[in-house]
Amino acid sequence: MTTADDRQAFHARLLEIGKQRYHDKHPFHAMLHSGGCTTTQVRAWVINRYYYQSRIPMKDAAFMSRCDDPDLRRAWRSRIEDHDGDVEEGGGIRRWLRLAEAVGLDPTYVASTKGVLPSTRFAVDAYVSFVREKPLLEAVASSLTELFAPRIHSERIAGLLEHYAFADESALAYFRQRLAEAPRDVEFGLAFVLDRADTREKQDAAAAALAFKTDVLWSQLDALYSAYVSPGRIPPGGWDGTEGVVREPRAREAAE
Ligand SMILES: O=C(O)c1cc(C(=O)O)c2c(n1)C(=O)C(=O)c1cc(C(=O)O)[nH]c1-2
Repeated sequence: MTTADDRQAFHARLLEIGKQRYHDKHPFHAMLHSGGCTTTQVRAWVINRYYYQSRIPMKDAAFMSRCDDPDLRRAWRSRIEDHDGDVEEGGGIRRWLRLAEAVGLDPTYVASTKGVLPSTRFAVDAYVSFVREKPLLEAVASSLTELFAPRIHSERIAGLLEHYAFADESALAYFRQRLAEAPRDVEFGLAFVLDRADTREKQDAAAAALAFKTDVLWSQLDALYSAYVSPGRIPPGGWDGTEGVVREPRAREAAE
């Protein structure tokens, strides 16, 4: 059994992993949030990040398929609802496609996931497999990067609004909504992990799961950087900078 001190030290250890390894430290984010990305780079981010978004509810469904505790399934299922929404309104996935439209991409092209970089696919698919296969404690721990997400979402809303004409409330609705959803998810996930990781071995496994997830996020930005920033080497199958482009990014005047 763990003591209160031990629980606190474990919590601090998890936070330290975010401090050292979360993808807010990646240079691509600094470029994006400070207005340093070209239209092509923003579009590449929207196309590739869609793949992550689209797989999140699939990994949550994989998680739920393994829970024999109805209380746990009940607590978890809102994650799927957040992303898939209902028929009329849609959820996070549809909000992400509004961002795609705002940057001049055909949402059908983005939703096809054609042009997603191979490394993005590998990283995201590895996350889904991890959650499908690992013990539930590690599966939940891997979602705890969301502890660090609200800050990056707030910075992104402010940075994109300031620096890019396409950015308005409709285009950024995805992030606004996550600010309300993520803290609820993470409160549950964190309590679950702190409660269940009651041996040193389990704490190590949970910390490793969180570190693995930071790798999943970091790898996606490395893939983008290598293909569209430097050295600018787009791998076979990666978006060529033109496919799916249907118009200029929306101008702010037109959106108002
Ligand atoms: O923009 C981001 O940096 C970011 C990061 C993360 C994350 O830390 O995993 C998520 C999200 N966004 C997000 O929007 C989201 O819905 C989400 C779900 C999950 C998860 O692991 O279940 N992470 C994240």
